[in-house]
Amino acid sequence: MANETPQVMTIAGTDSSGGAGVSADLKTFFAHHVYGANVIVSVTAQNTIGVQDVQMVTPDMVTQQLTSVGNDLKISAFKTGMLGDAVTVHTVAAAILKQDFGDYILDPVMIAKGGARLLTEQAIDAVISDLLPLATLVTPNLPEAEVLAHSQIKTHEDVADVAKRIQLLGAKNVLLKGGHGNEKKVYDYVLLENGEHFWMTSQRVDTVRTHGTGDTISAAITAQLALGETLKNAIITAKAYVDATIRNGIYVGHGHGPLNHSASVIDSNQPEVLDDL
Ligand SMILES: Nc1ncnc2c1ncn2[C@@H]1O[C@H](COP(=O)(O)OP(=O)(O)OP(=O)(O)O)[C@@H](O)[C@H]1O
Ligand SMILES: Cc1ncc(CO)c(N)n1
Repeated sequence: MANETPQVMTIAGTDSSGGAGVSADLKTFFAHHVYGANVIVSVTAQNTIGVQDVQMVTPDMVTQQLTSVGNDLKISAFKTGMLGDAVTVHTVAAAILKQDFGDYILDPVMIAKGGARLLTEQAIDAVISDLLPLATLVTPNLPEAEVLAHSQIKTHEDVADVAKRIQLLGAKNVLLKGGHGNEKKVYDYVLLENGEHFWMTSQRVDTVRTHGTGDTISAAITAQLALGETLKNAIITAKAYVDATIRNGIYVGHGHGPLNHSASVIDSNQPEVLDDL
């Protein structure tokens, strides 16, 4: 088919308040002018204050959704977000091994901003064994990176060291997100397959309205890859987009409010990109 529209997919959970999970992914895909498919693995009763309930979708239904998408759409990049439990991780891994969905961005979602667990303890090993080796890029935040690497992060050197350890677990490329830091700037670190590494820094926006930042940056990278960007450019442009969605904040809910996904991708500030700090 000539000039087929770039098509991407998210495999994740829903957020009833519309700010995180599949909602954040689809809004991000839309903002990047790519077509987004969604495979739902869990339904959460959630708002900006916290997660009130979770219901997992059956493994058969997860497999069926992936087969339905694979049999019809031409997905060139996809991401996984909240996967919930080990059975779901195994199910997703088996399905994505069987079908070619292109570049895979693994967002190892573990805990929601309000503190609720979104991945069981047992599922962490399954993510490492089944999914990390399949991923083009893994995008842990600081606490997730500590869990994956079994190592604490206190300094910028620790960040680089932990990223290397995660790469040694089988991940080709690593984006270690710095949103959970406490400095005046946010520092995200990238380690690429060929050994190239760099920092992306931007001013930390003083706001609690950061629900779904991680989902948004991984979805934006997925979209940029489907649009033909190199991985490095996709990561830098995605960082600029998430920054714009935070800076141009909207006022919704009483807790960790959602982002402004209609913020312009083009007008966004580029992060400072540095080889070393
Ligand atoms: N207050 C902030 N100001 C500016 N940038 C931020 C802020 N918080 C997060 N970011 C950026 O947002 C992106 C996501 O980082 P973060 O570490 O918050 O991910 P996350 O914890 O996975 O998010 P979530 O769990 O809410 O989806 C990173 O690029 C980070 O630099
Ligand atoms: C469903 C879902 N996925 C991911 C996150 C993390 O932002 C969340 N809070 N909820």
